[in-house]
Amino acid sequence: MANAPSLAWPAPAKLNLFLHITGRRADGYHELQTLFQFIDHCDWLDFKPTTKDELKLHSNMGPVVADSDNLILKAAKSLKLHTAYPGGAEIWLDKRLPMGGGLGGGSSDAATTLVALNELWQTGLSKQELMALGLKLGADVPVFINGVAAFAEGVGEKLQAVTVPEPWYLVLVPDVHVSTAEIFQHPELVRDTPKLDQGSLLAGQWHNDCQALVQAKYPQVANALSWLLEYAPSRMTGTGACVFGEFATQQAALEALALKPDNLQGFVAKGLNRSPLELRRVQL
Ligand SMILES: C[C@](O)(CO)[C@H](O)COP(=O)(O)OP(=O)(O)OC[C@H]1O[C@@H](n2ccc(N)nc2=O)[C@H](O)[C@@H]1O
Ligand SMILES: Nc1ncnc2c1ncn2[C@@H]1O[C@H](COP(=O)(O)OP(=O)(O)OP(=O)(O)O)[C@@H](O)[C@H]1O
Repeated sequence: MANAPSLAWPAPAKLNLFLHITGRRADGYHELQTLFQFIDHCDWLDFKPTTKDELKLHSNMGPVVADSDNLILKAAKSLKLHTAYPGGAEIWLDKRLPMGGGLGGGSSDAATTLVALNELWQTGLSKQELMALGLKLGADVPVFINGVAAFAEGVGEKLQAVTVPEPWYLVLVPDVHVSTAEIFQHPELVRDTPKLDQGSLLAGQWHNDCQALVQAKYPQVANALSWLLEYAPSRMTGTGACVFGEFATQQAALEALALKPDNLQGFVAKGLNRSPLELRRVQL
């Protein structure tokens, strides 16, 4: 597919600007305090409602994810079941975000699917209802439906909108897949960071509690981060593997990108407090 978005609906990536793990619930899920911001680097989707009781996905993703596991089809199915919608949809995906990178691409695809089909099928769910449905698909789905940068608690679903600086980021994509479930199950994961109030967290030093463990397990992540730290304040997003450095200008981020070793993939993107999905809604 071409470089310019040919499809109508964006599914942006997110960064966890900080990620603190403050405890573990009885069901195994972890209590977090995290700061989500979007970037203008997106998967793109399109949807055609059909009268047939069938959901069909066309994508450039290859066979890496079976249809039965694809969060897009899971999201469409959950909306269809929840609202007893009789028809279906044909869906197109232009996958551009790296998978398993901590950028939340799968969750974002699910969120965009829920928002788009709710509009196109005219199923009339509120944003809150869509967020509750989305949470059943993944802890990161609600923030993508909400569409504004947020301080999050709980498992990532209790959101408070925030306005933070919107720098340019150089995102590096180490050549390794980090499983979120594996990192959250690891015995050496830090799980006891003290809970703090939002003001102290925003004003304090930002860090990611998963970073030390992921760096120790995956030299590719450690190497990418140590390279990036030469140019900018840098951290890991989510449970990795992607790392990001903050730059004041696009030019500075592009200059660093031009110097990166050939064996590292990377891209430059703008931090956004309103997601491209939310901006599309407002502009229409
Ligand atoms: C690491 C983050 O990306 C930070 O934004 C998210 O917390 C992960 O969100 P996600 O990928 O949507 O996660 P899910 O698909 O819900 O869960 C994947 C796996 O991660 C673990 N998990 C996830 C979120 C959380 N707060 N605690 C967990 O322990 C669970 O073992 C789960 O089986
Ligand atoms: N549409 C989809 N796009 C990407 N991954 C999907 C999709 N549907 C299902 N998946 C599965 O979800 C896994 C996680 O994908 P995703 O790209 O969201 O990872 P991530 O960026 O690490 O997310 P997070 O930060 O939420 O942990 C993939 O490895 C894949 O098996």
